[in-house]
Amino acid sequence: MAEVKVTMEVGNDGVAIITISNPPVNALALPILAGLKEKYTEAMRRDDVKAIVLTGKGGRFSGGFDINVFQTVHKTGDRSRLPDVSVDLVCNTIEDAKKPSVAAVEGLALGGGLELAMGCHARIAAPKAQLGLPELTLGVMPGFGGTQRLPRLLGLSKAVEMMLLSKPIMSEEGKKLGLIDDVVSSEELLKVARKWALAIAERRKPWIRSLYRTDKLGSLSEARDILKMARQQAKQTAPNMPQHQACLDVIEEGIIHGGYNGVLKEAEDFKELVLSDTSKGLVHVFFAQRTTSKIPNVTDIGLKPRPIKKVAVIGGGLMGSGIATALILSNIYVVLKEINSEYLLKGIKAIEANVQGLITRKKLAKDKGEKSLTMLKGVLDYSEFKDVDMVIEAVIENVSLKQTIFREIEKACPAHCILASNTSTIDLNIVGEKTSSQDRIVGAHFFSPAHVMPLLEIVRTEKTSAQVILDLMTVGKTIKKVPVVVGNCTGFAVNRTFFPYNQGAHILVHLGVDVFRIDELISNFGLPMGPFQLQDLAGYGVAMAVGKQFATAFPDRTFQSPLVDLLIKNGRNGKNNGKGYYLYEKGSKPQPDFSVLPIIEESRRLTKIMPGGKPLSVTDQEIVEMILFPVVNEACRVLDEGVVVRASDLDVASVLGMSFPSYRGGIVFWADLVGANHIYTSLKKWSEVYGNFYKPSRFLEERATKGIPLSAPASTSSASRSRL
Ligand SMILES: C[C@H](O)CC(=O)SCCNC(=O)CCNC(=O)[C@H](O)C(C)(C)COP(=O)(O)OP(=O)(O)OC[C@H]1O[C@@H](n2cnc3c(N)ncnc32)[C@H](O)[C@@H]1OP(=O)(O)O
Repeated sequence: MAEVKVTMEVGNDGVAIITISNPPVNALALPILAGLKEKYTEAMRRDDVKAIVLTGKGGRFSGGFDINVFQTVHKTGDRSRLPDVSVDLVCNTIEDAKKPSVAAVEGLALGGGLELAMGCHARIAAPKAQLGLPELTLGVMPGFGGTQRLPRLLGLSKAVEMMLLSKPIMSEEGKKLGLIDDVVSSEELLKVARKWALAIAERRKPWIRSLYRTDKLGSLSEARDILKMARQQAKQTAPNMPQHQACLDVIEEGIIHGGYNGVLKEAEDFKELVLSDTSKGLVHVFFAQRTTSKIPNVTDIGLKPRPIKKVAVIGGGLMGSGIATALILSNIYVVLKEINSEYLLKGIKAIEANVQGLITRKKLAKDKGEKSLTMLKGVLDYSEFKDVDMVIEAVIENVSLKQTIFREIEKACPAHCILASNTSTIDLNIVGEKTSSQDRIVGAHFFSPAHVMPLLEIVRTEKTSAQVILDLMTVGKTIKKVPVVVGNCTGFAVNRTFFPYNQGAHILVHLGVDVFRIDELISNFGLPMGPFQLQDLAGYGVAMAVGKQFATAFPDRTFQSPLVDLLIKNGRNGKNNGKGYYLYEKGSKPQPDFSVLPIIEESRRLTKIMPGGKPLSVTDQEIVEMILFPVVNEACRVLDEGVVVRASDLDVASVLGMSFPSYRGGIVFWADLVGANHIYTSLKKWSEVYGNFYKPSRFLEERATKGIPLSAPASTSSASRSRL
């Protein structure tokens, strides 16, 4: 294991090079921070040191404070584990030192890394180094003086934007804006930084302590206007998170009472935020997302991913065209197959529109978009399949059609070719039943729109080979998805876990609760929209088809709601025809359509589930719980059956596949914060009144009664059995 250390080398020119070494990102772990203090103290003491260059080993300056320390604080609740870096190291030891420091930045300087660099008296960077303060994405704010120094170096407006949006800039832009003093090649970086440091020591260049600058802050009233606007924006974009407003308060403190007072308030408020539930959730998701790439018996057995250069996509509909778009955007050659030239042309046009949409939204450079389209070829037969490395079938959900296709591609493709299906509901064992290539068959379940949504569920059967899983994981990462490996069951991990989400909402409506109240409460909870608006958006056909699949798979806990059928009969088709629970008009936000209420009444009359015929009287909190606790209950079954490798994979999948709020840490993490016992007792109570849909699962019952967190590994619970 590489050593975690800080080294110092003093050259004949009197410049000490202090180097941070903690691969892979030079995170500022506690020993690194102690090492920096030690080396700086030594550099100040030594007469042969005139100036200092601070840098990072291995082409990266630093990825910031060690996020593992946050996790330790979250587990122990002990904030004293957070070191005093801001005042002791950055202000007193680096910025106020009697010898100047220059940061030599390569690769990236993020969070605490950039904050150290800003404590230096100048910054020289290599081209394309990434500079940013992404702390808000971890539920905290910059805590090593960044809230004060960034506005003083860049101007308030840009600094606020970078912090609130956690948006990094490149060194070239940094130079234009004043954050970086010079951009030089990697080879020259240390040489130029040394000279710069000496020039400061000899007063040939200015000795600037950025905390004390005010020239870029503008007038107090201008600053107040910028902060006011930022506060309003943050209220809308991050309503349930405390760190945005806290960060703006701290910036304001520094503007009114001076940078040093800002630093003091920052240090205090930073520690408060570390213990917030928001930070717990976001830090959990940070690590959980990286853990998804560790699959026992796949990624730890010495296999190497095989190159996937050419992929065939079968079906140019919504999913197929989205998948093909994602592939070509990452320079993977795609053969798109359709059954006739009309459908093929439609598919190609859809891909072109996807690419154009990204260009229009400035998510993709025009030349890159145009180049990606040259990676696409449309075909009507299998002749191009002879040298493909992978096929992704994305045709309609029809078992016999899929079986035929798999039999055909088994013949048309080379023996190494991965045979993947994008099915979201059909058992993969059945899809591949008529082939003798079960080890090459795997699910590649994308979420719509596939070129935008970040999750890729990789569905393995008992026979899928480790090599195939590894290859698909690698392709997933290449096309910038987060692959989560799951087992083969109806709905896989995400749709299976969230099937009670819709069901719960429909039960509540039939118990007399208002649809729009439900939607509002769920979006206040943090999902992008409520279940009824989502149904409008996804289309009622999807709701009906998926509903049937789950009703067949889990008849004991399915509520047969007649509502969608009634809506269709009344000429409503959701967003598709502009009329659903909401009214959709071009250019305006969806508006609740109260003329839907008589249809809902009719549906209630048909089901007659209100106890005593009276509408249910419930609190807002109960509504959210009656929708989300059944989801937790299903998540428990998914964990119990070993559909996911670990609970945190389901957290990541829920965040990336269902847009469950990341600041709540994902579905299982959130459930553990709420408490398994409360969830269990609530479900039990409701199941006695409203039936089986709410009945707690065996896994939930056992964990709640024994006081074991739902996220604890399977071995913790005697009830658990693994399928994977
Ligand atoms: C007081 C201060 O203001 C507070 C802070 O500084 S908070 C930290 C602020 N910094 C950040 O948020 C940056 C977080 N890191 C990242 O965004 C990305 O890791 C990166 C852009 C630096 C590198 O990305 P990439 O090359 O894709 O590598 P990635 O897989 O993410 O990370 C590599 C490993 O480094 C770890 N790592 C990355 N940044 C880390 C950090 N700041 N602390 C601890 N570990 C870190 C990852 O967990 C991962 O570990 P693993 O291999 O065991 O899973």
